[in-house]
Amino acid sequence: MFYGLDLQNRLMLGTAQYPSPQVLRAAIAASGAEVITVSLRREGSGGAGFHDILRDCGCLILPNTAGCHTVREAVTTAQMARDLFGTNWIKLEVIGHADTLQPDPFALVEAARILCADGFKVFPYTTEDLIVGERLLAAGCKVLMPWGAPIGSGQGLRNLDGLRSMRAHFPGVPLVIDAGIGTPSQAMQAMELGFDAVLLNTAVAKALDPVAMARAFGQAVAAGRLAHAAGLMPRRDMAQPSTPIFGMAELA
Ligand SMILES: CC(=O)[C@@H](O)[C@H](O)COP(=O)(O)O
Repeated sequence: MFYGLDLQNRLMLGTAQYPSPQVLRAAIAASGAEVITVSLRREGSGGAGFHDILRDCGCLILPNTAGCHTVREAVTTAQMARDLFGTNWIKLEVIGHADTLQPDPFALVEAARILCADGFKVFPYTTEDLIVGERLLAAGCKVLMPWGAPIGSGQGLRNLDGLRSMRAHFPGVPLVIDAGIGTPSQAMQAMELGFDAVLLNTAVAKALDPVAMARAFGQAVAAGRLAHAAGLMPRRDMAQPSTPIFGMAELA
C-alpha cells in the first residue's frame, strides 16, 4: 500500500526526455503504469500536448521536485505542485551533489519533516542508508525510495547488499527503487528482492523504441513481483541433483 493506495502495476514511469508527446502517450499505455511522475518544470514547459496526456492517461500523477538543491526550493516546489496538480503526493528530491545527483540526506529529512507536517504524502528519493531511512519515517514518510544507482546512469542495483539490508530492516514499509535502472532484468531483480515498486525514466525515454521498452519493463516488473510472491529457491554453494538417484541401473 502506498499511502493507503494499492497498485496492481508496480512500475512507476517518469515523463521526461521522450522524443515526442505521442511517444510518451504510447509508452505510458504500453507500460501499464498506474503512476507517472512529473516535474513541475516539465509541466510548465510541456505545452498543451503534454498537459492533455497527463489529463487523459488515467494515471495518478506523482509530482516531483527534480532539480531542487535546497530545503526551501524543494518545499516551495512541492507547494506549487500541490496547487497545480491538485494532489498532496510528492516525490521529494533534494539533490546534494552535481556529479552523482545523489540526495542530500540532511536537507531531505528536513524538507520531508516540513512537508509531512503540512499534510503531504511524501515519497523521498533517498540512498540505502538505514539511519536516513529511520529519520525519514520519523519525519512522517510512509514510503521510502532508495536509489538503485545515480539518476540516468543505467547501472542497476549498485549496492545489492545495502539494498538487501534495507529490505530486511524495513519489512513493513513500502520501498520503491528509484533511479539508475537501465534494463528490464534490473527492474525484475529489484522486484525479486521484495521491493514494492520500481520508478524509472531514462531507460524507457532514451530507448530506440520507447514504447516497446515500456512494455518490456512493465512485463519485467510484473514477473519479478510474481516470482517474489511465489517464493524463490534458496541459493546453494554446492550442487544438488535435481533428478532422484534411486532407480539407477546397477552395473555389476
Ligand atoms: C523522473 C525522475 O523522477 C527521475 O529523477 C528518476 O529518479 C528516474 O531516474 P532514471 O532516469 O535513472 O530512471
